[in-house]
Amino acid sequence: MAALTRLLRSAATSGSTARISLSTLASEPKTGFPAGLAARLAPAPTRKERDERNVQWVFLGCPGVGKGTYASRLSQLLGIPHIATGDLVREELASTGPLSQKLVDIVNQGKLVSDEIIVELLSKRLSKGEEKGESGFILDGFPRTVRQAEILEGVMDIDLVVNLKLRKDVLMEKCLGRRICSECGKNFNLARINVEGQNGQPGMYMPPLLPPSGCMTKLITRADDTEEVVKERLRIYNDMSQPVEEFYRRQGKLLEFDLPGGIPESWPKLLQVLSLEEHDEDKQLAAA
Ligand SMILES: Nc1ncnc2c1ncn2[C@@H]1O[C@H](COP(=O)(O)OP(=O)(O)O)[C@@H](O)[C@H]1O
Repeated sequence: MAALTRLLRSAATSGSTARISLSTLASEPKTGFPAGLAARLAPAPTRKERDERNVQWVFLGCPGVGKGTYASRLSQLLGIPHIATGDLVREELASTGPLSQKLVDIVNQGKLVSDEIIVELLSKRLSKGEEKGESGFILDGFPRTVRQAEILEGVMDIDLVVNLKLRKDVLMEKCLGRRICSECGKNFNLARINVEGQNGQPGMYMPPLLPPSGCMTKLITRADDTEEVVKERLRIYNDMSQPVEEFYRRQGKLLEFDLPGGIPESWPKLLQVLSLEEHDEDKQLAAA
């Protein structure tokens, strides 16, 4: 088992919040050295170590805000993996393993999966990536509790946390408009948001993100995208995940980004605040 996996798991069960870098993990002795102790002894990554690897970013935001859309576009642009814990949970649900039975009710009621289970799924995904030589990541949907943020802090250095924000009155519509192509797995959104400006408040227009004709007849809706479940997910976000914003705000890592509209309006502005430039070939890739 990869060193990183062991450390994440041991942190999840022991609550260790020590800091360790990926490069230190790679050189960690493989035997006879308790993982928790290794984490406590490891020095924080140096500036040089950080400069030598790809970015390690986190995307936060309410259900329906568009974390997946923007995280996925950025991951293509930067050539780093986009790791969404919601996708890992759905993969597990689609399997016939014993965990799938345990997860189905939790997810379909809009509740959070336990920190231990989610850390286990993330650890497995990260160690697969490590084996393939992946470097850097954009995490989407993790951490969602302060405990998860502390566990992550103990094993990895997060450079930047992007907090995507969208006016509350459109989040529900965005969630209810979500569709997935059952064949290619791509995400779309049928909602057309058109809020008129009122009392000095600007209006907002977000065009739908329509599928190509080949996907149109294969669209499915996530079982947890019903009005009742979305309400519960928004409530849980406020209770459990909003404190994570404060956790990173205190560290000076939080970048607040208010989405001004749909993708055509928001994407260039997001790139601008991240000081990123999009080349023509990346534009074509992101538009595909
Ligand atoms: N970090 C996490 N901690 C606990 N549960 C999670 C986490 N990430 C995903 N889940 C589970 O997977 C479900 C779907 O996650 P996701 O696709 O990220 O949803 P959303 O659209 O609400 O952001 C969540 O409602 C939750 O049950």
